Amino acid sequence: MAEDLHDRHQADRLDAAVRTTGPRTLREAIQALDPITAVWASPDGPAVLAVGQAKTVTASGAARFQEVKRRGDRLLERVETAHLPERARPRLFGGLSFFDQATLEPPWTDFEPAAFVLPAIQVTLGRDQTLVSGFGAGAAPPRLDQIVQQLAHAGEGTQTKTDPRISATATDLRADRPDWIERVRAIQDRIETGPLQKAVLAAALDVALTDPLPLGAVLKTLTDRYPSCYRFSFTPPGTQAGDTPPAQFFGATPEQLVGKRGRTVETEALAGTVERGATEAIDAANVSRLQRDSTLAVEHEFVASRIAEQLRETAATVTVGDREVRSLANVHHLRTPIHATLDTDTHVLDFVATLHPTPAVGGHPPEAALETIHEVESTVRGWYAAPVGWFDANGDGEFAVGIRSALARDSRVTLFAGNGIVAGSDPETEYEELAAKFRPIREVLE
Ligand SMILES: C=C(O[C@@H]1C=C(C(=O)O)C=C[C@H]1O)C(=O)O
Repeated sequence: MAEDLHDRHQADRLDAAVRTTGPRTLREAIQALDPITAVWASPDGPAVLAVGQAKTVTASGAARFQEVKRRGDRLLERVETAHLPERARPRLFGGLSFFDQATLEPPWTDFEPAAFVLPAIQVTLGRDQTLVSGFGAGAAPPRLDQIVQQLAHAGEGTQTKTDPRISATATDLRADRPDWIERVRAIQDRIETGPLQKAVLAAALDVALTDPLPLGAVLKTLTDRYPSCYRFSFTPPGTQAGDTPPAQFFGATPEQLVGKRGRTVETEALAGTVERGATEAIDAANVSRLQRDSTLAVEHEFVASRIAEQLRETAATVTVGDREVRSLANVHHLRTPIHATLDTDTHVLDFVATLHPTPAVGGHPPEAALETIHEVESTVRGWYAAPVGWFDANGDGEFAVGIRSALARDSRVTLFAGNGIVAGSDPETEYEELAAKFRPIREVLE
């Protein structure tokens, strides 16, 4: 009965309208439109900003992927899109928790196990123009005109102003080394007795801030240093303009979970890490270790083979590319590109549900790895290492793995990082790697 009523309401149409304005940088747009509901910037691609919420879709438990797909599809069908250019089409932006859970524990209590938002205002930045789409109440002409005005004046008066510096009151931004090493050893003890072969151990750093996080400046810094990464920020559903400051899950992740457009699917295995060296010679030696080390190769192979195997279950063809080195400002990774083509249409969320968690953030075999993480790890993962991204009415979309990330709420920021542990891993080396993975976020706080 309640569901029937719900469905009937779902049949109501949602207005959509679009305006165009001049090009803006991500930082200018964030500063002009703050508070922002979500930010999504693909590697070297256009950024999209969500302002306000026309509608939200939330779900929990193991069925959250399918529930979001079903309710999200129904919602997107209600939007009048015939007159919209493709780039201005409505998308749902959001993410899901790492584990199948009914609710999330602190510090994640503001977030849902799955939450996606249809923005009231969706701003798509481009090199030549900015598209401002409005949905539901956001499609009202005065609202759209106001956003266009705000964007037109973006950057004025702030060009020469420096952003407030964020000063972390915690002086030692490093994870507890003995604690970390003990947990790595606990995983290796389990590997010795089987069936576990790899588990990803994560750690969290909790930092107090003296000023609220300036999102525009933070994402600009992450964009300058990590342009080839997905830069993102999400606020929990129900966040109202004026709530100060809204909680934010943000980061710059190098790892694509899956991208789907029409019948083409792109994904990758990204696992196996060495730090950047302080000098060119050390850096080259590190890369050479990454390419030759058999422990790192084993750790990587669990990921590549499982992703390819899972895709073969639905895709007509799966092509596994050559393994390569992916270099970032803080680390080098082993990467294997994986490409698939479909002969039937499949929703991007079906791939998200199948692939998450890959052995890059879970382990191998999956059940033993997840059980180990539950028992050995002290980190509350929430949305960390879980899918974040968007999907549209065609079931196309793009999802990344929410690593190199942090959760900001009130005047605290919790940073997350993790490493794959296998039989041959050296706990001390893994600790240094962990520190390198905290760097992208740590550096914007220092
Ligand atoms: C889990 C993280 O990174 C993952 C683990 C990696 C590894 O163990 O080498 C590499 C890339 C990511 O898939 C993280 O950065 O928090």
